[in-house]
Amino acid sequence: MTSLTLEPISHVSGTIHLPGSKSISNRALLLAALSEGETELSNLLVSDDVSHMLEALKQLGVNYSLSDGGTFCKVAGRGAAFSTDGLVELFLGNAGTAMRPLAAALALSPVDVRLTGEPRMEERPIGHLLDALRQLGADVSCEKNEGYPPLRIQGKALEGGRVTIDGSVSSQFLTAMLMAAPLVTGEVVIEIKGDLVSKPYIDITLALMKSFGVEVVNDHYKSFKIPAGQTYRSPGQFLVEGDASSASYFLAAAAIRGGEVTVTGIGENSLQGDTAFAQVLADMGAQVTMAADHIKVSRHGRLRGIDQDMNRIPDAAMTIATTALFADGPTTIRNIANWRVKETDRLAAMAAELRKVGATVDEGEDYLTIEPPTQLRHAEIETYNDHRIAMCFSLVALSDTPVTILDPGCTSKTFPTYFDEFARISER
Ligand SMILES: O=C(O)C1=C[C@@H](OP(=O)(O)O)[C@@H](O)[C@H](O)C1
Ligand SMILES: C=C(OP(=O)(O)O)C(=O)O
Repeated sequence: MTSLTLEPISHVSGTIHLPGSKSISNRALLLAALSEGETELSNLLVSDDVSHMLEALKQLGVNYSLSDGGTFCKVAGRGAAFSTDGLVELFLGNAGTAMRPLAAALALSPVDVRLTGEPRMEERPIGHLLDALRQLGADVSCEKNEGYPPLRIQGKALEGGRVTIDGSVSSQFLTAMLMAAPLVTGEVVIEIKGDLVSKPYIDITLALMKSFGVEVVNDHYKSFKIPAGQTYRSPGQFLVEGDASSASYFLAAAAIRGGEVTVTGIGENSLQGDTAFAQVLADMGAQVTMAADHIKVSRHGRLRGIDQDMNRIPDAAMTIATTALFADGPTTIRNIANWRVKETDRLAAMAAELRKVGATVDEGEDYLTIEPPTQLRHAEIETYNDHRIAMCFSLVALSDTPVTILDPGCTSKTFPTYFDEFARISER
């Protein structure tokens, strides 16, 4: 296995132009494919998760042209549901933002498909989404274990109606139902059962649907109505904003080391909930400036530990877990039970790796408390094929201790050039 040792970094400063958001890239590609008209997408993310969506759309007969660098894509919208001629197999890696939305859109299209993924994808639940699709009359079956991929979908046009969906494990199931709803002939009403997790991602979904011409009536995140007779329409051009989760590592570096770091491509009006990460750094004692097109972080005093519910920022919250190594006092990250069903069991994995560098960690069912050590230890960080573990543990080098990241290439899921960009703001 390859590894990367980061030597101690004494200073950080600079500006990072963020790659496009994963969440927005994959939503925009799917909606552009379903739309009437041609869409020009710019600042598209170039990463494994987006490649899986692009490849799947190609196999479904969607015509598009991608620029050499892969950040610009012209999509010829179908103006209709998908269709296939015989069985088509789509491999979706470990991309939740491809598997869940495509499963729903294909279940409501006249297709015969198999959706497969990496071994970890077969352990990531999708049952709540399948329950909701089956209430509409969809024909979706699990080939190995009930409630998990791989899936066989014999899709068909459906009428719509009222469905209940459990929102307590992943918001991506609701996102998938919302985005697929305009494919049915009648009205769809989706009622939420259980506490809806990762809520800000639903705002991204609703904003994207609106950009592509579909209105949703949101009754306080308890029920959503998608009135009948709406079709997706291309906005013509669509700019993907920078990835706010990817921004978290650079902003945290400035908070830890005290140099000034700016990220561009996101700002105070961004669609992504993960921009709230900057506020968490401010709560820990960092100085944060939010402008329309950038976020800037520096620090003058010391960082202090915090105790917060981070359900709204599940991805960026992992960056707080390693930032906590540099704060005075313990930090508790609460309401993150669904970390266990992501790229790996992130609660167990983060606890294990934080202990290796010397922290005292209490791993609860749905929380993590991190007490920083007086002296960090050099450790080999196991990354469990989880891009965010690799990225958030790079921050350990912002000390007098090196850190070794095993399998650093796993950042390709969302940020293939992460370590090059991190080196650009680092001075030794
Ligand atoms: O809708 C999205 O784009 C995402 C939703 C979140 O997942 P959950 O809703 O499963 O928490 C997040 O962790 C994931 O990286 C992207
Ligand atoms: C949870 C994540 O990914 P996915 O979209 O596959 O759920 C993530 O990127 O942290």
